[in-house]
Amino acid sequence: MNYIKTVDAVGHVLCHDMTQIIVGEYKDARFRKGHVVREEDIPILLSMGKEQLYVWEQREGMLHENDAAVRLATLCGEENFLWSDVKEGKIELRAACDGLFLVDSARLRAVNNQEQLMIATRHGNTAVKQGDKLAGTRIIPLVIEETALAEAEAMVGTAPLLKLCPFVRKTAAIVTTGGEVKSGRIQDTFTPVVVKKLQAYGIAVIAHCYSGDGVDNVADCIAQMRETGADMIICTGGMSVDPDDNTPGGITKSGAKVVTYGAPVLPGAMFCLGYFADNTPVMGLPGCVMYAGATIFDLVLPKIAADVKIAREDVTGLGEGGLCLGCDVCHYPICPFGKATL
Ligand SMILES: Nc1nc2c(c(=O)[nH]1)N[C@H]1C(S)=C(S)[C@@H](COP(=O)(O)OP(=O)(O)OC[C@H]3O[C@@H](n4cnc5c(N)ncnc54)[C@H](O)[C@@H]3O)O[C@H]1N2
Ligand code: MOO
Repeated sequence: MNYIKTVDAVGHVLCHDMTQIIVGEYKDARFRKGHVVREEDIPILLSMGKEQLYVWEQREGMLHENDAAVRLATLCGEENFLWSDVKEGKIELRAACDGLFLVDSARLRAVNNQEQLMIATRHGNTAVKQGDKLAGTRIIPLVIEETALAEAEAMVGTAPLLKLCPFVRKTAAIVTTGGEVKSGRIQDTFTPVVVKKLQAYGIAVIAHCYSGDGVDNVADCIAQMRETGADMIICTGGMSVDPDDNTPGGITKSGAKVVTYGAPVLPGAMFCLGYFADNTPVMGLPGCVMYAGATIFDLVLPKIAADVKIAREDVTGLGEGGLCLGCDVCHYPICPFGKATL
């Protein structure tokens, strides 16, 4: 920090806010910390009684906070993000479309482990709407060695730290299992719940069948639903331990490669997920999805809709935070449920 004559300050960076008070007219910071002094500012600063100023020395190899913020935002990414203007050394990123927000947690940690700079984001693996705030970034001092940014850039490489994948899977077919539902002895109250959850992602149900019980019946119905060309297949019920719970067997028999049967999530422990060779996902939803507020289905659906393939580790990593606290009023997704840091 240097203490220099105001008349020599053009091009230097102010170290603190400069408050101007004109009684009855004006009281605010006339110049903010970080402002780069311009020729036309000099008479104003002098009129405020500032004949000398504390400024950062502008040296070769140093970056102003506004320039550094642009470099950090570039590390976050540009595609599908809206950048704010740089304001007081900060840039905010918002969603340019609805989609699944993804964070490369390991590389974000590595960047934030560098001193004097930061990038903060909302949780990754979450569904966001166009215009939602996603990330903010700034450096800690007013100016920073350019080499610190260069190091962060080298660490990140060419792939951005953040991604926003639009929802592209838009149609679904439902297989409702259970002889009692097929016969009409029990009214189907599961399908309306699933339809509503799908609607939130712009997914339309284009076909629906009642399989009854039995592995072969479930597998046949899945095959029939495959022929509709639906972007995903969803089976409901028949996921637990009763002898007539045949949905996981039906999914396997239908030719899908099963990623998992079982998930460390409550509600939703009996969830099943598989993919066909053409990457069409097929899910088995346990009974809890019909009556619980938020379940495993809410955690996986954004990824399914965005066509981001789910691996077994993605599911097994959900254990920490995978316990719904069952609040009197459900505030999901504004709650810790499913906020694993993978
Ligand atoms: N002994 C055990 N019982 C249960 C276990 C367990 O591990 N051991 N797991 C529990 C958990 S966790 C869940 S979740 C449910 C899983 O249920 P299922 O997916 O197997 O559901 P079903 O047995 O097919 O049905 C349960 C209940 O819901 C009715 N049902 C099913 N589909 C519909 C529908 N489309 N519309 C209306 N009602 C429906 C069905 O008739 C049954 O009454 O299992 C726990 N039990
Ligand atoms: O464990 Mo079940 O699949 O939650 O309610």
